[in-house]
Amino acid sequence: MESWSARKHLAGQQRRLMMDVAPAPATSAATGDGGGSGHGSTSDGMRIMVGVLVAVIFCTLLYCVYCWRWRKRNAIRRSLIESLWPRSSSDLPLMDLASILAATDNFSKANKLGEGGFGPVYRGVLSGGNEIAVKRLSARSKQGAAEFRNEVELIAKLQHRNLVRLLGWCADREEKLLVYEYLPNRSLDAFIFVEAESGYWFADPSKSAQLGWNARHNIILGIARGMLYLHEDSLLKVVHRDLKASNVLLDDKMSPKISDFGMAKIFEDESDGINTGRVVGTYGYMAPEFALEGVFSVKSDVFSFGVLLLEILSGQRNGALYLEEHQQSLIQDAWKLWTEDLATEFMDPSLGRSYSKEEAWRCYHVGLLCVQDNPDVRPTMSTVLLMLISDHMKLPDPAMPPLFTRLRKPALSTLQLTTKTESTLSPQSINDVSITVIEPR
Ligand SMILES: Nc1ncnc2c1ncn2[C@@H]1O[C@H](COP(=O)(O)OP(=O)(O)OP(=O)(O)O)[C@@H](O)[C@H]1O
Repeated sequence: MESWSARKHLAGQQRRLMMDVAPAPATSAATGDGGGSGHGSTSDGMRIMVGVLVAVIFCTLLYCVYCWRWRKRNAIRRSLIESLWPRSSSDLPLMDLASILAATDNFSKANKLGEGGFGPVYRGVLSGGNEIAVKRLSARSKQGAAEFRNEVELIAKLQHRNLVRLLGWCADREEKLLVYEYLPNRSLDAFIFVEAESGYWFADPSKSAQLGWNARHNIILGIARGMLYLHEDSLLKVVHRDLKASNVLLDDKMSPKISDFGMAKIFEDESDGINTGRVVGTYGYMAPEFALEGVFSVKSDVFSFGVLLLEILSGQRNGALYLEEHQQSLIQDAWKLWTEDLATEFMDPSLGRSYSKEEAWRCYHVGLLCVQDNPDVRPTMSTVLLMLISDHMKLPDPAMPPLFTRLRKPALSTLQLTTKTESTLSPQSINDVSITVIEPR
């Protein structure tokens, strides 16, 4: 009985042993390796493969997201540039860069005419022999593509013999160019005053002597006609906002042409001024309501015209708005001499005695009417022209021009001006300046 149960137990153990051995893989059986270690290395390999696959999928996804975002960003940038630039369907011809480069001798130094808020200006000659002036938007420009576009779109729609003609434009990769008719006598400021090293402005007798009374009178009338066209006679009603001596160019016959429409605005409502909350333009020419409150209207252009007129008569530049207590601006001098009946002392000495006093005093009188403090009592440009050309029209008495005193030094960064002192600010245009702190006395 015992041996039978012992045999049965032995047989059971053998069967269990055989069952344990049976599932072992053939290779392990052949090599004699343990089955457990072979199974472990296969699953490690699998895990590595899965890991690599996941990493590849993750990287691909990351790359796709990056590409999508890059394309989206580029599309936004492209549409921004397109929105800032006139389309080829604009009224103005699109000129190719190669012909402008050839005309200006690759923007050579010798052809450089000067530099303004947009950037440098070059003289050029097209293959047909026509002379051009090319404004090249500089990367450092304080004024941007929006002002360039404004200039193209506005001036292309305006045509008057006293406005400078824009012949075409070019936007090729980094280059943004405006092509104008070339005006050989350049800008009026060079004839009436020069900048000394100190930053102050003086009349250059040799230059101003070239500008006799008749030439000055014609220039005053031409500017008035150009401004009247902008304000009242053109299809668009335009406020220039940056009228000054360097923005009046002179052709070969010394006829004036108003330029620089980068800051100009189309004006819909005649009655009220527009408050932009920002100041653009040039100190010394800005109407007080514009400089102090950012309110512009045709009457702020009339103020600038008055300043310019007084500068042409006197051969002196109007000081900046920020004056030290002891300083007098040109318009204050003009007022003082007028009230003291000393008009002759105000006139540019280089004119000598050879000018028509009647015409000159009329201009002087109109100039003072234009620079009155209250915009409502300043005449419109149509009245200005009428007053200038009629020799029997009775002119109203002018009120005192605005006086300013400095309350606080404006931050230079805010004014976007660099090297000049306050009282001798450069007449360069400023754009997008926040409202300044000046108070009428
Ligand atoms: N069409 C042109 N023909 C001849 N010279 C020109 C012409 N346009 C500009 N210039 C010259 O280039 C100079 C720079 O002109 P630009 O209009 O860029 O600047 P600005 O009027 O001096 O200053 P801002 O841009 O601040 O108003 C002018 O002073 C003028 O001498």
